[in-house]
Amino acid sequence: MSPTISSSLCTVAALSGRPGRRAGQPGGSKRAVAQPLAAAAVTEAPPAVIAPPPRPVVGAPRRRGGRGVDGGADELVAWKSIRQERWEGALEVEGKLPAWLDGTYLRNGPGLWDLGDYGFRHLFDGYATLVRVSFRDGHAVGAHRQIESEAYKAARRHGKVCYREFSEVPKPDSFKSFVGQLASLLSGNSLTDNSNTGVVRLGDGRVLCLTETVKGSIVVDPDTLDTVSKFEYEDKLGGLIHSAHPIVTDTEFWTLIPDLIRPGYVVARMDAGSNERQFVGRVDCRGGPAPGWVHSFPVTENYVVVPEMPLRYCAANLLRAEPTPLYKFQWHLESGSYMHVMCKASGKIVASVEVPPFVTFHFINAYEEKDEEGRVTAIIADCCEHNADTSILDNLRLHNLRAFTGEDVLTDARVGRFRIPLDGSPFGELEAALDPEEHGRGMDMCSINPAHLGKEYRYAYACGARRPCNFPNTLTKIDLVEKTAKNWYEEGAVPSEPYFVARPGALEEDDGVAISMVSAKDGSGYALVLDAKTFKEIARAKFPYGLPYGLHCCWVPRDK
Ligand SMILES: CC1=C[C@H](O/C=C(C)\C=C\C2=C(C)CCCC2(C)C)OC1=O
Ligand SMILES: CC(/C=C/C=O)=C\C=C\O
Ligand SMILES: [Fe+2]
Repeated sequence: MSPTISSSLCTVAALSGRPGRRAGQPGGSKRAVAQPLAAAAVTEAPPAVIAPPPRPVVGAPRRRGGRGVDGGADELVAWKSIRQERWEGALEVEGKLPAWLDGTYLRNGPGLWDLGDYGFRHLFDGYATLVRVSFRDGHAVGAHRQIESEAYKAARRHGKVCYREFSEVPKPDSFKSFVGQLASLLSGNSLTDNSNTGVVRLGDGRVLCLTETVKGSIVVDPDTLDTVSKFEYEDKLGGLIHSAHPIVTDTEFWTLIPDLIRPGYVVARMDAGSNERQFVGRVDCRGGPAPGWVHSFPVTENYVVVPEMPLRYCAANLLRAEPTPLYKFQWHLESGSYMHVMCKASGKIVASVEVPPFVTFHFINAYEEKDEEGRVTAIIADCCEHNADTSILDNLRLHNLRAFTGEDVLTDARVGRFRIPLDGSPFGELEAALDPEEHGRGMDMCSINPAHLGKEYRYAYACGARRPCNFPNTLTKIDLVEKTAKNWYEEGAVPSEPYFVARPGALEEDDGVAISMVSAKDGSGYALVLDAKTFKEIARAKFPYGLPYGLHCCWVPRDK
């Protein structure tokens, strides 16, 4: 069996919706520090002071669909485009930052949703904005910068969308260019490299920004936020898309590569310091006609868990110029939902069970359940589960995010806990790990103490909800043993993923801080530092302007 997933045109079958043949079943920088600017300056009118000199703002973005095109101070800027390519400066700290907090918090996300007069439609379409907050000796320096992907540079050069984003498709100027576009879609050339989703620190110290496309893997400098280079995978595995969230440890990197031709997933691993993914094994889908979307997946110490959800990639939708209600996906309830478990060492599938339908972007963690003799009896895998309701994708349209009227429209979510038996039973379980009311029935953008990756754990940090709302608006610390949550809330604010950073030498799982970037109701923004134990604020480092919402984060300790 070839481990290679072609990244060129044999993918016609997959992309044109022709069902593929199904194989057998389961088987120290030099920057000047700028003075703080007036509130909301960088998200609003470009200010005069900036270091280093900016390049022109992309197409002088106007906020189509935003409230008050150029007004901004005094109102939330979470869903408004960043107006300046970069900024850096000392942040004013309120409270007391822990002296041990020594390193850089990085956050990636789509921060620019306008090109000239044209406004993007979906949160996930925006061009990537990296945010940095470096902590040392109780002080904080902040910065942001656009990632210089080919997609971003081309958009800036031509003033229009040039690559296929999550929901945006370049408009063909003529039939000829449409044909050309079709060909380049099939070869992957027209897919975006706008790495607006995750940011990870690899075991060898390189910092990588990621998205759903393989070509959207970009190395950045965590200090200057410079775009360093494309991350080239030096192997023959191919694949145009992968899980936007690899599992990264100090020694390795695990990824899933969906195979749209012969529906399935390739599981691959890469050693720290290498650019070569190695084929570990393959999971054939049990449902069809295409693999389920794998934005993320969990691992345990010995196993990789491969989810197959009924929200499946859809080749026909990929070809459409206008977004469909489910974008590049389709809901195939009839084809079932499955969880597969692969042994990391052998690549063999040790369980493949049918589970109740589910919709998730993010797995939280997984671990092995053992009996008294220490034998592994089941895999427990937790995720942020949107009650098997795909309307969460619609919730994240910018129009909806910008139009909060006080109505409670956010889809309910819970900590979905899968139990996957390893005794050959055909079914797995999926239940809420705690009463979702504990976190306001909002649940996404999670982190854990990384020392518990793949192991039993007690605490998860995430965004939750205080109803009514149209987007997760709290930070929540979930205690999976007590089945309770502690919540942080500030009226009108939009906090992003709370990222757990352990105190050096910590022995307890929640000894550390949770860091989040908050877009406040008055147009300002700050990095919030919560004591992870009490979930109370210890300090906030205030940006002199409000930043757009962002997605995922990582921590780069200073001495690494
Ligand atoms: C966040 C976030 C960003 C994001 O998606 C971005 C892209 C470019 C997705 C592209 C695609 C798919 C999701 C499906 C298959 C086709 C393709 C166009 C590559 O998703 C997020 O969650
Ligand atoms: C921001 C998000 C979901 C929020 C819903 O509650 C998902 C991001 C995916 O990467
Ligand atoms: Fe994500």
